[in-house]
Amino acid sequence: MTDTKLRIVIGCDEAGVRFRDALKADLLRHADVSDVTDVGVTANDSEAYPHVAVRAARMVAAGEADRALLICGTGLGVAISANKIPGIRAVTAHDVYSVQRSVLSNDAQVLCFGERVIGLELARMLAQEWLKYRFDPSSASASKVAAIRDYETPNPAG
Ligand SMILES: O=C(CO)[C@H](O)COP(=O)(O)O
Repeated sequence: MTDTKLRIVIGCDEAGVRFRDALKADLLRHADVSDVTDVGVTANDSEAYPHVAVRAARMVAAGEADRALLICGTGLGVAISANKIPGIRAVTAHDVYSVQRSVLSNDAQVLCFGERVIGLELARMLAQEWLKYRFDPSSASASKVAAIRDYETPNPAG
């Protein structure tokens, strides 16, 4: 258990419904999660992944959620879409080390899984791992994350 509880938004396209349902149930039971918001899709809903991912990412960018967990077939399309929202750092990660470093190195707020790429039990374990970490703004990684942020700021000089 950590000091800070997380508000999490979860979403998927029709390729990710099975993972979403299982991961959402896990999150709702987790001691370090205060709130879970499901932004779809609902069963038999064919809404395309960019819309779900952007809905979730906008909630994180607006401070309405701390993190997002997104699932599609590969985990790639939802990450690409979420990264279109300023301030969002979304990654697809299917191994423990990358999941850990996505928080500690990159301060990524969005983790994406591919239901057609990994098994459900690995996804469940990776999500549990993800919840253990918090970015340390005093770490050596902070200036690198700040550099990413700076590239989002329009430069009037061109
Ligand atoms: O994986 C997906 C996008 O990255 C999505 O679940 C399926 O997309 P499609 O291959 O374009 O149908």
